Amino acid sequence: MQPKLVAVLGAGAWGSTLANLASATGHNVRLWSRHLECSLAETVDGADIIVSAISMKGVRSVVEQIRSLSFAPETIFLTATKGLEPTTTLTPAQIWQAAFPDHPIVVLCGPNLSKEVQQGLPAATVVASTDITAAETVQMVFSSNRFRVYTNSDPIGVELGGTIKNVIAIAAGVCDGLHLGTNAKAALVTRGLTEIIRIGVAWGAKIETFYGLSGLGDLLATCNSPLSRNYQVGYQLAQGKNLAEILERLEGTAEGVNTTQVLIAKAHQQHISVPITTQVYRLLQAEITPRQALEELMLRDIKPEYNF
Ligand SMILES: NC(=O)C1=CN([C@@H]2O[C@H](COP(=O)(O)OP(=O)(O)OC[C@H]3O[C@@H](n4cnc5c(N)ncnc54)[C@H](O)[C@@H]3O)[C@@H](O)[C@H]2O)C=CC1
Ligand SMILES: O=C(CO)COP(=O)(O)O
Repeated sequence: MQPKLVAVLGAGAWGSTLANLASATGHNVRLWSRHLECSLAETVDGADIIVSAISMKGVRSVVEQIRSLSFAPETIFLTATKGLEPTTTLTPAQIWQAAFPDHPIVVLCGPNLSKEVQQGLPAATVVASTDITAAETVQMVFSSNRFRVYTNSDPIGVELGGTIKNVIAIAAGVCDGLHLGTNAKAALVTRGLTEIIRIGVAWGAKIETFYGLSGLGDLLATCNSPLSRNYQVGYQLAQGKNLAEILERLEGTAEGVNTTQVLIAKAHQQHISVPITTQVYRLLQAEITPRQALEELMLRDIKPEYNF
């Protein structure tokens, strides 16, 4: 494959890591951050692949800044953000697709704690698009003997798996912070997956996608690692710290905090049952303590085990 020109927008933990991965496989990489001198227009000029690793709160403004520029029709937009836009409830890929309707949009999601990937530890991920040729191009650019990239044709499923698991990761942090044990954690993660599937399928994703790397895979990584910022938020809430204090000291972005709010609003509108997300929401709002959240989950009506 000829070296591609890859423009990475967002030089935070994940953008820098993705830039290093593409550079390590021999591609030409430009990295943009709003804090650096380089202009956004110059960064994306002539790029074959434009990678967005901007946190959710900045996606719309970056899209608006580049939507009037002209791009070759084959330019691929790759989004790696895991979040939902509060005002519209759109996913990042849906925002990029609406701005660039004639371009291939690819989603990258998986169990990819950036610190481990930066250290060169082995990892795998998924690139998903309705344009499978574009997904295969991205696969070629990022694949290496340390980073195994799979393609998938269900972008909404891949994106929602990576996004909604952040809410369950907060709950998992609470579970560990309260020292509730391995049985409790297994129950939480399993019922968390059921909740992710229930929401995801209602929003148009394929059920089987959630059993893959971007669903179960990312859920296991973030619910079990202190490297996960979302897990850290939950863990520290369980230790009695308040949310503002936690977020002020947190290194990077915990998207699950915003995602919880958006999910609650949308799930209520659509009458989707989201018991774990509801308790995470009430905890983040400081309406209940971690122990009360646990009680609420344990004392729900008993029922058959529906797995979606
Ligand atoms: N760090 C990780 O392990 C992984 C993170 N992600 C996702 O990638 C996204 C970014 O995460 P991190 O790099 O960890 O966060 P970060 O906080 O380290 O970096 C966020 C980046 O977004 C930029 N940004 C924020 N608001 C902006 C605005 N209004 N305009 C322009 N740029 C803006 C920041 O300047 C920074 O470059 C998140 O959605 C996260 O869920 C996905 C996989 C792994
Ligand atoms: O999404 C991630 C790993 O796949 C990173 O998780 P956090 O955003 O919780 O750190």
